[in-house]
Order: sequence, then C-alpha cells, then structure tokens
Amino acid sequence: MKHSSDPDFKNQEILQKESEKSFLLDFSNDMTAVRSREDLALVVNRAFRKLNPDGGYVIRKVNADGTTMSAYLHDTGASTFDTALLERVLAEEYPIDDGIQNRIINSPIPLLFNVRQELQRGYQISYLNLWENMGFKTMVGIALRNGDANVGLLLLSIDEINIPILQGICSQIAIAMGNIMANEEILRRQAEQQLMLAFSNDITGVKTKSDLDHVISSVLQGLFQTRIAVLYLLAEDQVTLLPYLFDRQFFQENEVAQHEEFYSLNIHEEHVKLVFENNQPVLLEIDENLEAKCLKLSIQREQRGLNSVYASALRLGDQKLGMVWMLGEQISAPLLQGICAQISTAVSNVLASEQILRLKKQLEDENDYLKQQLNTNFEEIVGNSQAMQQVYRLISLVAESNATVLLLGETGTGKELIARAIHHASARNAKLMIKVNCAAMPASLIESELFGHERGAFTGAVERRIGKFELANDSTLFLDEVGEMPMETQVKLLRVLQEREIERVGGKTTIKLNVRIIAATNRDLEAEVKAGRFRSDLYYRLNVFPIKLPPLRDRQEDIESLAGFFLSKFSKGIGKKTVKLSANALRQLHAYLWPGNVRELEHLIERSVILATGPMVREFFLPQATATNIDAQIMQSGLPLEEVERTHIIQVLRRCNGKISGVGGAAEILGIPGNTLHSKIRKLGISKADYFSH
Ligand SMILES: Nc1ncnc2c1ncn2[C@@H]1O[C@H](COP(=O)(O)OP(=O)(O)OP(=O)(O)O)[C@@H](O)[C@H]1O
Repeated sequence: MKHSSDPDFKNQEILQKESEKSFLLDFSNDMTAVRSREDLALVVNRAFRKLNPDGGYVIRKVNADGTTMSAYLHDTGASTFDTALLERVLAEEYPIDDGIQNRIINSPIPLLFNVRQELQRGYQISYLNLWENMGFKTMVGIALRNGDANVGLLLLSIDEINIPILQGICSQIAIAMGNIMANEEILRRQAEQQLMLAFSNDITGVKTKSDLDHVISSVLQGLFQTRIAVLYLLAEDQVTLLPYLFDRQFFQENEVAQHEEFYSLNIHEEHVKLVFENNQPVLLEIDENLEAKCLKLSIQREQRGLNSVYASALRLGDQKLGMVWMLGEQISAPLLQGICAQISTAVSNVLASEQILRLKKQLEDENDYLKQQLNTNFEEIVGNSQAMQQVYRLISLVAESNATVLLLGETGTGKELIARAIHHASARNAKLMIKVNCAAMPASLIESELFGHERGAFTGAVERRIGKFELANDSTLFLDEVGEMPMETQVKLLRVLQEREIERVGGKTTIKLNVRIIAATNRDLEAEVKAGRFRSDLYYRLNVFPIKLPPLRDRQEDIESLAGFFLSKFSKGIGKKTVKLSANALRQLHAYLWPGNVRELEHLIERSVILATGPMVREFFLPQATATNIDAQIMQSGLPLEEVERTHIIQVLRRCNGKISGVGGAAEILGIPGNTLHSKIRKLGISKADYFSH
C-alpha cells in the first residue's frame, strides 16, 4: 500500500488532478457554446460517456407549479429495459416531496442511493422500479442550483463518486438550464403575444358566425392545444342557454340540432351559476350531471382520460351573453379570460350584424310592398257601373273603422285592388298593408309565415322569424285566398282574431297586436262551411263586413272604360301612341263572358298592344267562350229550351244594362236583329223588373 508521502502516490495524485482539471476545462469550453436544450443534451451526454461509459442518467427540472419535477434530459446508457415503463416515467410529474427527490434537493453534497434498499424501505415510486429494471444498483443524486434557486436535480448511475467533478459539472448544468428555461419562457411568451396580437386583429374583422368560429378555433388550438366544445348564448328569456357554436369535428351539426334540449342549459343549474359567479374560468368536473347535458363528454372521459372541462362566462359589461366550454388540461386562466372578453365583443358584433341583416331583409320586403303600393294608383280603379258604385259606397263606409272586411268575388275581379283601397283610406295608411297568400304556401309553413317562429322551433328554424301578423301591427293584414287555408291553421287564426294576440311557433310568450284584417276569397265560403272545409266560427268572424265584387260580365258598361284604361297604360308602357279599338273589336269584348274577369281583359289588351302593328286593334282572338259556355249552361241546367232562352236573354240584358239595340246592346251580343229581340222579349214575358233587379 502506498502512503501519501510516497512520491509515486504524489505523482499519481497530481496526474489525477490534472486530468480532472482538463476534463472540467473541456466541459466548460463546451458549455459556453450551449444555447438550447438540444445543445445541452449533446455536451452533457459527451461528458457522462467519458465519466461513466455504461451508466445512464436523468436530469429533472422543477416544474412551473414549484411542487413537482419532471424529466428534462435523459440517457439510458447501455441498459436494457421495459420501454413502456420508461415512457411512463419520463412523462410523469413526481412530487418534489416523494422521499427521494427532496432528500437530494436538500443535501449540500451529492447523495448515493442503493436502489434495492430504497425499494425495500417501501417507496412505491415508479422510477425506482425502472432503475431496478435497468439493472442500476447505485444512483447518485445531486441538486442543481442556480444561485439560491432550485432548478432541478441530476441522477446518475455510478458506483463511485468524484464529488468535485460532479459538483463542477452540476453547477454549470444548473446555470445553463436556468438560462435555457428562461429563454424558452421568453420565446413562449413572445409566441403567445404574437398569437394574441393576431387573434385581436382577426377578431376585430369578424363579421359572421363562421368567421368567429374560425378565429376562436385557431386561437384556442394555438395557445392551449384545446378546442371549443360548445359556445352557448343566453336566449331572450334570460334563462336558457342555447348552443351557438360548437366543434364540428367533435359534434355533428344534426346531433346538436336534434338534441338541442340535451345541450341547452339553464341559468339556475349549479354549474352554470358557478361559472357566472366567477370572473375567472372555472374547471368543471365531468360528472353525471354534465354528461347528461353533453353526452360527448363521457367519451372524453373514457378516451382521453379527461375528467374536467373549462368553462368561462361571456359578458359585455354587466350583461351576461353566454358561456364557452373548452376541453383541455393546461389552460392559463388569465389568458383565457382576456380571450373570452374579446370573444364576447365579437359575439355581440356578430349578433348585431345578423340583426342588421334581418332588418335589412325586412326593409327590403317592406320596400317591395311599398313599390307595389306606389304602383297602384287608387284613382285608377276604373268602373262606374252601378255595381261598382255600390262597392265604392261600402268602401267609404267601412274604411275608417277597424272592422274585418271579407272581399268576395271571382278571380280577377279586383279584390286585392279594393283591399289596398280600403287600407289606403283608413287611419292605418302610414304603415304598409301586409299581404299573405294563403294558397301559395304549403300547409306546414303557413303557421310560421303568419305567426313567426322562434329559433329552433322546428328543424330548419335556425333563426327567429317575425311573422306577417307582427309585421302588420298597427296596419292591415290582407289574407288573400283565405278559403284555401288548412283546417289546422283556421283554428289558430280564429284564436288570434278572438284574442288579438299571437304566439310565435315554438315561443312561450304571447304578443298583443293591433291588426286590421281584410280577407278575400273567390270561393263560396258558405258552401265551403256546409261541406265541412271551412270552420263556421271563423267564417262568422271574417264575414263581419262582406263586399261582393261583381264579375266583369255583369258590368258590361265598364268594359269599354277598362279597355280604354289598359290600352293607354300599356301603349305608354312600351312608348307607343295610344292604340284604339275598332267597333268590331269592342263588340267582341262585349260578347265575351270573361271567366278571368278584369285580369283577363288586362292581359288580353296588353298582348294586343304589343302585337298591334297599326294604331288600331281590329280584332281579338278570344277563346270561343260565349258559345261553349252557353252550351254548357244549357247542358247543366236540364231546363226546357224556352226557359233557357228566357234566362239567357235576361242575363245578357242585365249585362247591357237593359240596352237592346245599337253598339254594345243585347241584340248585338246575341247576334240577332233588334226587332227580333223585342218580339222575343214580349213572347217570353220578360219585363224590366227581370233584368234590373238582382
Ligand atoms: N276596377 C279595376 N280597375 C282597374 N284595374 C283593375 C280593376 N279591377 C281589377 N283590376 C286589375 O286586374 C288585375 C287583377 O286584380 P286583383 O288581383 O285585385 O284581383 P283579385 O280579385 O284579387 O284576383 P284573385 O282572386 O285571382 O287574387 C290587377 O292587375 C288589377 O289592377
């Protein structure tokens, strides 16, 4: 045995010191170039390979929470081991106070551990099992300190320790780690700030719901690697929270639409209250109650082992707007709070612009009505026949009252024109008359058209819609073709007429309205009631003030003035000088029975004006309505020929206002000389009373 005074021993000691010095010098040199975790890994690996070629090591860092540690760098050396266990150990956060780590951190000098002994002492720590599995018998643990701060620790499998060398290495590693982590933190914050800046920029440009969806998804993904589960909005009742946006990968659109009641929340529910009471985002545990609200959460629990969901309130000032649910584990509450504040502003902007679009559409609709109305000049109701004069009298009697008017008459007799005239002459004329064509709508839509619907009232009702009744508040609602209304809707209409209030489809509150009703039909409503197709109670409600419009064939004297009116209107329309009618053409108009009434005359004249090559229309090409219709009448009536002849002559005399001979007279229409007609009248016992009273 060599003594320390032995010169050989002294030499060896000097050599040993020299080699330690040069090792540390090399290490220091290498460390000066270290900038990143990867650089550090290279230098540390190289050093430990020299120091301890077969051993493994791990460097653990103290986590941001200050109470746990997790792996930062590691090398398993040449050992064989259970990789699944290694992965678990590397991913796990171990409490500092686990009985081993705290001993190392608190020791001023490196500590040696016998792995087996530690296990025998009853420590149930997975990294001890891993070391045993790797065949490591002794581990040395050294605290990594940067000044006063605990940065982490080093664990190295080695049997003999050279304290000065290890301490030298570790103090440098600790400084480098401190710097790298501070750098990483700076970079992370910079990236975060950049993302927030981009988010702020993007969110100010958000105009639509889909923009909003896109911006929220990308910020959440970028910052927290999380996704929005559901964004709820508080409904108008201030109690229900309805899903507004949701992750499309996670949910399917139909699923949310069909199970809305599942997903909708109530402001009085415990967890919702908790979210609104807090200014900070709240971590909600996924319990049965939440799973019942959102079935997909149970899948998260099973598949991702995620037991909680972040929830944050959306507010605008003091006003509650809704809340967001997010799936994720590591969410920085202050950051999320800032994001939610911006989301709130954006949501309220989107809602406002949706509202503007809705109002714009409504305004456009109203404008259409207005244009329609402006196109109708009421002076231009043509016709001075006795029948029309009676109509004018009735209009002036009823217009100023609020009474319901029922306009009856064949198609094309001018019911809509008269409805507008009544509205125009009433005190409601500052607002537009609203028209609903009850025949033009499928039965399934007519209710929502009339009464409006709430969002989600039925599949496809994505937005709330104001019905025609509400639009017509303080104005007139014109129910055209009311005889075509389905029975189910008739009941609802009756209720509205009785109570003067409506309920939107899917709505819970009633809305009081002041609407004047004008209904029109070309059906014989009384017959419809008898046949069970129209409710008698509704009929009586509508039939308060009936006005019957005469068919054109019963007001022959108006034909010429109407024809003249349309000739000048359509000639002007296409820039022609007013086209005139020949005597023959006028005769044809008088002879025709006009099943389509004024509309048919209007269309005929329009066609003729377009086709006219000269200043005059000489002939019309009319369907053979006269003869055919008369034949049909005779066939249907089954009366003796004389009786049919008598009735027919009376009808023609009525249409001509008793005029027998001359232009537009009955003889001309019947195609017989005036004298013949006179004698027939006498023979058949026709008196003036027959054709002047009806
Ligand atoms: N007296 C009239 N003077 C001028 N034009 C008229 C007159 N009566 C009807 N018209 C015109 O005839 C056309 C048909 O009229 P309107 O639409 O009011 O009839 P309607 O009875 O409501 O028909 P429908 O029952 O088929 O709905 C319109 O273009 C209207 O301007």
